[in-house]
Amino acid sequence: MDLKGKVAVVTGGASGIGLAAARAFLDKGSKVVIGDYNEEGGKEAEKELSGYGDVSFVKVDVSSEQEVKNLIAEAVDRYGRLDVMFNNAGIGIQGMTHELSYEDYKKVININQDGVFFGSKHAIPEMRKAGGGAIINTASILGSVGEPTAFAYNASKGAVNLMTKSVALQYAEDKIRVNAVAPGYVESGMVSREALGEYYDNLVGKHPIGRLGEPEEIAHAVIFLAENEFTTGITLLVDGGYTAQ
Ligand SMILES: NC(=O)C1=CN([C@@H]2O[C@H](COP(=O)(O)OP(=O)(O)OC[C@H]3O[C@@H](n4cnc5c(N)ncnc54)[C@H](O)[C@@H]3O)[C@@H](O)[C@H]2O)C=CC1
Ligand SMILES: CC(=O)C(C)=O
Repeated sequence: MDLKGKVAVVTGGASGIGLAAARAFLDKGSKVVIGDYNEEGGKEAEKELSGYGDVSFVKVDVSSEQEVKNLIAEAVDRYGRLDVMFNNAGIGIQGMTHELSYEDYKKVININQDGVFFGSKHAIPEMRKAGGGAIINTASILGSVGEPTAFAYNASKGAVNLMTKSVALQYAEDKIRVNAVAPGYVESGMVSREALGEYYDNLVGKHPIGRLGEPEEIAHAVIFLAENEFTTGITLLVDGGYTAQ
């Protein structure tokens, strides 16, 4: 798919992987709507990226179906169509399972998993009208590899992998392709030396390539998944060799 002139919605676009992806879509000539629940960060991103193309910010909590529906309606109102939906917003809450509250468990599932459901559900009718499109979901290496203390996160990202395949199969004949990207650990709002202290070096050691990923490296894969018209139903690992071990 030629992304020039196309319309892409990027959730979690105020920071990290989403911000890099928004920039990458603008570089391809797409119009971009950033959805994020961080209003200040979203407005900053809109300002920062406005030099690269047509971009606007909409405040959204992806765990609310109504808000995701509004986000997509707003994008279509502004730009007339929807071609790419990048369901990327996500959070992690650490904790051993026997200590994890049901509230925290539900919060992770609501954002990381339900957010993908809502983003897909409400993007599909618009993509059908546009004659096709690409849905891309952010999964994780932790969708296929267990991590102690990441019970809810593991569950949500494992679900994203299979939701991706299910939706891909359902809408292939509508020319809607559905793929996921599964990053290894990537420098971002979630992962930084400041936030992780000594554990940061431990994480570096788990990536054979000898460093953590950069958000732009994940954005590059997202663009591939948006453009490549023979790719659907996959989870593309971009993980510095983490899962090869
Ligand atoms: N950084 C990493 O090492 C990895 C991250 N991921 C996934 O990548 C995605 C992006 O995360 P990063 O860029 O790393 O982190 P980040 O923290 O820099 O960005 C996440 C963005 O999502 C937004 N967000 C969170 N909850 C939201 C909600 N309910 N509604 C709307 N926006 C919300 C945040 O405000 C933030 O702007 C997430 O799905 C995360 O699980 C996956 C693998 C590795
Ligand atoms: C840190 C993180 O969010 C991963 C690896 O999914």
